Amino acid sequence: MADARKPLIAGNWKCNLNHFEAIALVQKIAFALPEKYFDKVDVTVLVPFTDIRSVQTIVDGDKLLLTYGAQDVSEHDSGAYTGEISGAFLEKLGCTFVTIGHSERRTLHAETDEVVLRKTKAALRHGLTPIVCIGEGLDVREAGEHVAYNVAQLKASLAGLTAEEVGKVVVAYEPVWAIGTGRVASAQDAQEVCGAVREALAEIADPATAAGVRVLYGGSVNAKNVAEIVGQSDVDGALVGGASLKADEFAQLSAIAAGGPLL
Ligand SMILES: O=C[C@H](O)COP(=O)(O)O
Repeated sequence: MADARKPLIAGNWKCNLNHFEAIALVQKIAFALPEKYFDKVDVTVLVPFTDIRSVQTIVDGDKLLLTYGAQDVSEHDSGAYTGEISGAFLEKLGCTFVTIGHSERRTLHAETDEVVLRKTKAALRHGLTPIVCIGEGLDVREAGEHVAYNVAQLKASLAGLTAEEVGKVVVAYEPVWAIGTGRVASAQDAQEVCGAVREALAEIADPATAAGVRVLYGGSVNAKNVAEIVGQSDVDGALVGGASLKADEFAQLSAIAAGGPLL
């Protein structure tokens, strides 16, 4: 992790917690993670759409330093798109981040790189920071083609963005075989792909822009393994699934990413 890039810990709640449970978890995280840590780490929770208003109320009311966001956004701003959620709505609710192209969306909802690109543009139109997810399956990893696969996925997902737009994106590398499996990539595995991502960002935009983009690792991150992962030079934080649902563990791993465990 380079000094210029503040680490980001993003908790992806996935399809968990109703709005009552969301309030309770945010309050517990805020209680467990003292404000001083926020000088050195950005912490966000990516919650179900139905939780956003409740989380906003707690964050604003108690002036919490953590931010919140969504797990998906429509490529459309408004219109006859039943079930879709516009970036304009997320902006109005004070969201900061939105994940785009999570492997569960790519796999279960057939989201292609082209869809991911359109959603990324929609997020940027509304001042949201897209966390663009990429990652290879086990077959690609075992074939030794993971670097080329991720670089190709990244380039297709950001195709045609200006350097300024690329500079506003966060990239999350999540090997699909490490998600929810307890099988975490080694820190070296994470660095190999995150380093290649940064080189690709320099080609897509320019080296100065690439040097400022935060690249996260995701896949079975917890309080025990986060230090080694975020200690890699091109890994600037983590996209955390299961461990983000446990307030104490999420607070602890956020504190570790800030440079020191909770006392
Ligand atoms: O978005 C988060 C990832 O899918 C990782 O999930 P996990 O930490 O439960 O493996």
